[in-house]
Amino acid sequence: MRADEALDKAHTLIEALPWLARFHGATVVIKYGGNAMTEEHLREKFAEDVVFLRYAGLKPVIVHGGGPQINAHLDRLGIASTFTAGLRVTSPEAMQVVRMVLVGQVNRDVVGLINRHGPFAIGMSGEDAHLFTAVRKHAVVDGAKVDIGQVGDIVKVEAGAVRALLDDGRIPVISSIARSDDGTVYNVNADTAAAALAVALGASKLIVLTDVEGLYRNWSPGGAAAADDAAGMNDVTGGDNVDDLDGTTSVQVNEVIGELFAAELEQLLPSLSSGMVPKMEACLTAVQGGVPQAHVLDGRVSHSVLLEIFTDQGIGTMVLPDAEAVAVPNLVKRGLTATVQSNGSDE
Ligand SMILES: Nc1ncnc2c1ncn2[C@@H]1O[C@H](COP(=O)(O)OP(=O)(O)O)[C@@H](O)[C@H]1O
Ligand SMILES: CC(=O)N[C@@H](CCC(=O)OP(=O)(O)O)C(=O)O
Repeated sequence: MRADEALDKAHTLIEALPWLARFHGATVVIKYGGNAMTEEHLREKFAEDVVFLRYAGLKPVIVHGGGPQINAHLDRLGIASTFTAGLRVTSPEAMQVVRMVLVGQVNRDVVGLINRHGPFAIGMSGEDAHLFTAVRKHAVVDGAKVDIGQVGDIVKVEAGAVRALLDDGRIPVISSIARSDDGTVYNVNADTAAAALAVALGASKLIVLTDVEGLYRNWSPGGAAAADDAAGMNDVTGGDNVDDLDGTTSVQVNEVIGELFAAELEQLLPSLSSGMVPKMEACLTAVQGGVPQAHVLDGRVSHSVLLEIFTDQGIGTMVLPDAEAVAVPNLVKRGLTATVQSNGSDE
């Protein structure tokens, strides 16, 4: 019995071999979303994954979000906050809170989490050593430019300080705050910041951790909640119950898109809503900027980062450059698409 268990473990390790060989020495930028960091046991698993990558010879870089944490603080202070096209409309007053929460609270928490395992993580704001230079960004709604306050678009990345930390065996943990040439401080969406950094570092992967399985083909809030419910992930009910021909009832939920190419994503982008807009734009920017793969993964799944990098199946949604459509390398994984039924079984 003990020998069988040991053999299972050996098989698991051997399955990781081609991926270990492929990604040894590779830089992997991981966007750790605010929604993915709410539960303590998942936070611990995330830190273990990151430190595992480091010991396995990869170079992880963390860009963290903190949207829900910023919301909580703004609420406490009675400062109203709205989103346009997935971006927080940021008044000067809100900007101070965004900076304080991201740099002073969330960054410290993530650094502390990783450093339980050793002296690896070093926190940085995008302002430090001119890492991110931004200009004021406008959102586009129905074709019209809309002012969204102190929100920035990154126009320059000076990644020297991050490279120096990586060369020293450290794990940089970065807040998505940027400065402009005139010293104004800007709020940058963390997905966007992660993509810009992945391109500047010539990363081998961008991984975006969030609170859904991946990109749903026909997303609606009820449908996503129903998928999670059927999979036993939360207590939310919803979705459309449909009577099948055989008399059983199935929940029609959205399909997770396992894999898509940049050109397909470009076509999909105008139909996407809320938080998925900056996320999928980030994946597109990354692959168009030379990053070979960008992934959106479910941060509520234990060890999702390890499952994606070191198993043959991969999980979530993977975006590939268009060049890959012509020459898909042998090691590219086929993502899973799941149709979840009301009895909870996956097809
Ligand atoms: N097509 C889609 N597929 C999956 N989720 C979507 C889609 N469109 C919008 N969403 C929403 O985007 C959310 C993720 O964005 P966001 O809340 O900003 O996450 P994070 O804090 O991880 O950055 C999901 O929880 C879901 O509500
Ligand atoms: C401009 C903009 O929207 N900035 C984000 C920055 C934090 C972030 O992106 O956090 P998540 O990844 O957890 O969503 C915000 O203010 O919420």
